[in-house]
Amino acid sequence: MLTHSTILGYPRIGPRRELKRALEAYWDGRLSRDDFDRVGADLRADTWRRLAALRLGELPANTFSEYDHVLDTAVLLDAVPDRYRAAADPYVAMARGADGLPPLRMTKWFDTNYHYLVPEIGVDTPLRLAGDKPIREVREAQALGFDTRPVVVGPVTFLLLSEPAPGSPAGFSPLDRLDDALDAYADLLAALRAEGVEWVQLDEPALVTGEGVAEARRAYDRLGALTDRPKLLVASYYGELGDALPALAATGIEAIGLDLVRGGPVDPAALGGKTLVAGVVSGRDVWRTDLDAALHELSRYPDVVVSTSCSLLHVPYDLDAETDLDPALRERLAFADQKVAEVVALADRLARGERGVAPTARTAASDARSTLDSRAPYPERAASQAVHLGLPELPVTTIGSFPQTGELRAARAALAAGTLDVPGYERLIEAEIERVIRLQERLGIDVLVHGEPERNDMVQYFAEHLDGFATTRFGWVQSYGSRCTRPPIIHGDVRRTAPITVRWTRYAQSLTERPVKGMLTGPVTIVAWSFVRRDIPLRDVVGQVAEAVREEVRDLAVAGTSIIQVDEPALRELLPLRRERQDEYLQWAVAAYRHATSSAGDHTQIHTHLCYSNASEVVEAIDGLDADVTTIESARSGGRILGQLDGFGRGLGPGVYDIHSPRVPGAEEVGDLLDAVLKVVPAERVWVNPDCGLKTRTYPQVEAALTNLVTAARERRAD
Ligand code: MET
Ligand SMILES: [Zn+2]
Repeated sequence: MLTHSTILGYPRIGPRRELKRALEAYWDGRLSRDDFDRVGADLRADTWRRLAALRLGELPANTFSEYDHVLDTAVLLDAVPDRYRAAADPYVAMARGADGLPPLRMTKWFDTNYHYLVPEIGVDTPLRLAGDKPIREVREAQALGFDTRPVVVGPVTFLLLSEPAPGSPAGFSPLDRLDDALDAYADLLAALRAEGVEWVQLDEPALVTGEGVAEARRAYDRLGALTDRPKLLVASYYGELGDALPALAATGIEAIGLDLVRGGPVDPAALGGKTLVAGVVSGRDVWRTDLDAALHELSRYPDVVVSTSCSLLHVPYDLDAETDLDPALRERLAFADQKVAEVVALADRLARGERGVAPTARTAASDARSTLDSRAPYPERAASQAVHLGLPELPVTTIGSFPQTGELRAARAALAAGTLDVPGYERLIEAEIERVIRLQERLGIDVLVHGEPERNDMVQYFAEHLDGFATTRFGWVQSYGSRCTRPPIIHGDVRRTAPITVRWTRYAQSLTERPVKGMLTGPVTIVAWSFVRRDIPLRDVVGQVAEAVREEVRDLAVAGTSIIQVDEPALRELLPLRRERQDEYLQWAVAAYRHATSSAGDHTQIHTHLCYSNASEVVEAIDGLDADVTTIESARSGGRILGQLDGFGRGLGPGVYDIHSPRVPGAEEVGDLLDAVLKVVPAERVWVNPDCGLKTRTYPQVEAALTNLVTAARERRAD
C-alpha cells in the first residue's frame, strides 16, 4: 500500500532560483558541467529532506529537470530528431537552439503558464528506452536514505503533446506509435523494478481534455498486465477524467490520481477498487485548503491517499519567505511547503477517523454582463477617427515597450531600496520617455508610444496600482527553462482608486504632434497571469478588473488620448480544456473586453494586441473584441495566421518583425512580409508593426529594424 500522504510533484527552480542562475551560467560557459550537476544534486537532496522533514509519507522523484520534463521524456525514449544528434549538447540544442539550428517548438502546458517543448514524432522516430534519468534520481534518493516514487509523463499524454515530425505522411499522428512507446515504457518499468522501486507515477493530464480515452485503455491494459513492474499510479490533473475514468478503472493498474479540486467528486464505485490518490489540496493556487471540507470529501472513499490536485510546480516554495505581506492576507495563503503540511495534516486527521464537515455552498456564478457593450458601427467610428488622426496609409507603429535598459532596472532597484526618491525616479522615467519619443520621430514612425519604461511587467505594474492585489518578493514560478514569473495575488475585490497611466501618456503626448497611444493590459491577461481568489467565479474577477480598466480607458480618453491600446495576449490562456466549455468562456471574456474599452467613445481608436497564443483557435473571439485595430504575432510563425484573417473587417497589423530573435530583418524581407499581408487585407486597413513589444531587444537592433519597417512601408505607399 502507498503510505497515506503524497504530492504529485514539487517546484524545481530552487527557493532562490538557484537552478535559474546555474543554468544560465552553464549555458554561458561560466559554470562547468560538474559544478552545474552539483547544483542540481543539492536541489534534489534539499527537496527530499524538506519533504521528509514536513513528514510527507511518500516522496516523488524525477520531478527535477534541466529544462523541461516533456523534453526529458523525449530524451528518455530516444525520440530526438536527427538534426540535433550531432550538436555538442543535443538536449540544450533542442531546448534553446544551436548554431543555425532553431530549438523545438515551445507551447503552453495545458491551461497553465508553464511551457514545454513539443517533441517531434515521425513514422520511424526511435521510441526505446535510451536514458536513465528516473533511475539515477531514484538511486540518488536511495543513497540519501529515501525510497521514492519516480514520476514520468505517461505514454498517451506524451504522444498527444507531440507533433508529427516534418515530412510525416498525411494523416499520421504520433499516437499511431503507441505500441512502440509502450514497449519502451515496459522496459522502463522493468528497469525501475530492478532498482527496488515499489510505485511509479505515470502522469496523464491529457486525459482531462477528453482525448485519448481508447488509447489510455489500450496502454494501461498492456502495462497493467506486465508482471515485471512496480505498482502503477496513473495521475490525471487539471480537470475531471470523464470517460477516461471507467477506462482506467477497467485496467490492471493499482491507483488512480484525481484532481478533486477542479474535477469535483466522483462515485467511489467508479474507481473499480483502485486506490484513490485524492487531489484535495490545490496545486494551482496559493490559498489555504478548507481542511474540514477536504476531510469530508476524503472520507467518502474506502482506499485513499491524500495528495495535491497536481504537481506543486505552479506555486512558489514557501510563504515564510514573504515577511512583507499583510498578516491578514498571510493567514489565508499557502505556498508549496504549506500545502505539503496540509496534505500531511489531512492524512493524520483521516487516520484518526475524523470525517470533517460538508463545505458551505459557494457563491453562485453571477449572470452579470452577458450582453455586449458596443460603440457606433465600425464604418461610422472609423470615419470620425480618421478625420482627427490624419494618418498616412500603412501607418507604422510599435506594440508598446521599448528596450528596458540596465539604467532603468537599476533605477527601479534604487527606488525600492530607498536610495532614489520618487521625484528623482519620475524624472528618470520622463527623460526616458522623451528619448523614446524623439527616437520614434526621427525614425519616421506614425503612431508613437511612450515606451513603458515605468513598467517592470505588463501585469505586475497594474497589480501594484490596483486594490485587491498583493505582490510577493520571492514568489517565483517556472514559466519555461530558466524563466520565472512572479504572479501577483488577487485576494479581494479589485478596484482602481486613482488613474494609473494617464500622467505618463499625457507627458509623452505633450512632447509631440504625432499621436501617442495610451497603453493598457486587458482584463483577461491581468487575471490569467495572476493567482486568482476562488471564493467568487473567475468571470466575476475578470469583470471587476474590466471595470478598473474601463475607468482608466475613460480617463485616458478624457485627457485627449486619441488612440488607446488594450493588450490581450493571454486571451486564449484561460480557455477551458474541454471543448464543450470553451464557447461560454469566450463569450464572457469578449464581453469583459468590450466593457473595458467601450468607455473610450467613438472617436478614440481602440487597438488590441495578441501574441504567442495559438491565435488561430480563437480568431472569431478576437474579431468579437471589436477593436478598431488588431496587431497580432505573425512574423515568428511564418505568416500562418494570415490565411484566417480575411474575414476581419477592421484595421489589422500582422507583425512583420520577429522581435523574439536578435536578428534584424532587412527592408526587403519586411517588404515581402508586408506584401503577403496586402494580398489578404485591403491596403486601407493594414498597419505596419512588429510582432510584440521591444522590451527584450537592444537599441541598436530596434533602431535598425524599425528603420527597415519605415522604409518598406514608404515603398509600398509609393506603389
Ligand atoms: C506580451 S504582449 C506585450 C505588449 C506590451 N504592450 C509590450 O509592448 O510590451
Ligand atoms: Zn505581445
